[in-house]
Amino acid sequence: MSKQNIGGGRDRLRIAIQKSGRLAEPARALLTACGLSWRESRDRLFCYGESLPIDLLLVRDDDIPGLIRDGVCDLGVVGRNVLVEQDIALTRTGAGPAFAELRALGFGACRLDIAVPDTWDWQGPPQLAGLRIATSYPAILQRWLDDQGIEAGVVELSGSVEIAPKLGQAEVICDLVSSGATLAANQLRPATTLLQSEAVLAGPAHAFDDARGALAELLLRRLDGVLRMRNSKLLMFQAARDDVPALLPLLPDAESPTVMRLDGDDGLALQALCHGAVTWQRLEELKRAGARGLMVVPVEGMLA
Ligand SMILES: Nc1ncnc2c1ncn2[C@@H]1O[C@H](COP(=O)(O)OP(=O)(O)OP(=O)(O)O)[C@@H](O)[C@H]1O
Ligand SMILES: O=P(O)(O)OC[C@H]1O[C@H](OP(=O)(O)OP(=O)(O)O)[C@H](O)[C@@H]1O
Ligand SMILES: [Mg+2]
Repeated sequence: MSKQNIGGGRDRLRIAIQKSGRLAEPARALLTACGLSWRESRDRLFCYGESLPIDLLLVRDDDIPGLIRDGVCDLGVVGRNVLVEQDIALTRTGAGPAFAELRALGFGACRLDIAVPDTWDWQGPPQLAGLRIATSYPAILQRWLDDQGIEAGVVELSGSVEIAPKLGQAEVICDLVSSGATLAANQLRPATTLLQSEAVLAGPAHAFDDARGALAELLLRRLDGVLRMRNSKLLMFQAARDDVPALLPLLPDAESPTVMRLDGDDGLALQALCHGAVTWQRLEELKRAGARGLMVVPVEGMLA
């Protein structure tokens, strides 16, 4: 695909996302939350940016790092597992870094684990010496084995890795794990983690030197705002004046709370934007410390 035949010149930004699969919908929803919209039909592979000159290319996730490296796309939403795998493989060929993780996006969380038969007594990585390990991530696995100083066989499979021990292709596996249900269904259990993964925004290793630079910066600023808001909650409650010194240390992740005097009452009303998890346990601690009428409110937007 030539750089020119889709989307025109380099004053438009082009983002690759998964066409279908786990990351497709959340990636599109995140970019929509950043104010992007497209003229599109779902089955097409290219969506023309309408609200901003930022276009979408819908592709297989494995192709995204290569599209960025070749300059066909400027940015991409892809699992860290795919990005790191291709980065290691490329670096091995002697090429410099071709792409970079610009932001972690908070969805598509999974881990790349070594898993062993559930009857095994796992005693640590040295136990893998001389065994065969089936995986779709040979570069990450080999790097980890080298770091550990372990010599083991790497059997590369493109999918259904969990079945490899049953088929006699390998003794253990190295694959993505989320709930662990697939491992359990195949009488395997997680032994050790090689990589914690989630969807990331990938971009080139070097900054853009044309109009795309300003567009990428604008998008990253909006993205940071959306990601920050997604984890934020407005916490509102009332308390007696004397209880406030004990309550404030329970809000370490809050931006300086607003404290208001209640009309005709000696009490105070407090509101705090919290950037950490507002759990039941936390609410109960606040209540014990004197908070009344606790209310947790989702935040839809904020302009500092
Ligand atoms: N069980 C899981 N739970 C959460 N995230 C996962 C899980 N499995 C994979 N992922 C993440 O989602 C990404 C995409 O997974 P998916 O199964 O849709 O990929 P795929 O089958 O390779 O798709 P494509 O057709 O685009 O090649 C993975 O690279 C990984 O980052
Ligand atoms: O720990 P779990 O929650 O069971 O998830 C792990 C499974 O999910 C992924 O496969 P997926 O379901 O995407 O199928 P695929 O391998 O055919 O892509 C991954 O390759 C594991 O097999
Ligand atoms: Mg794929």
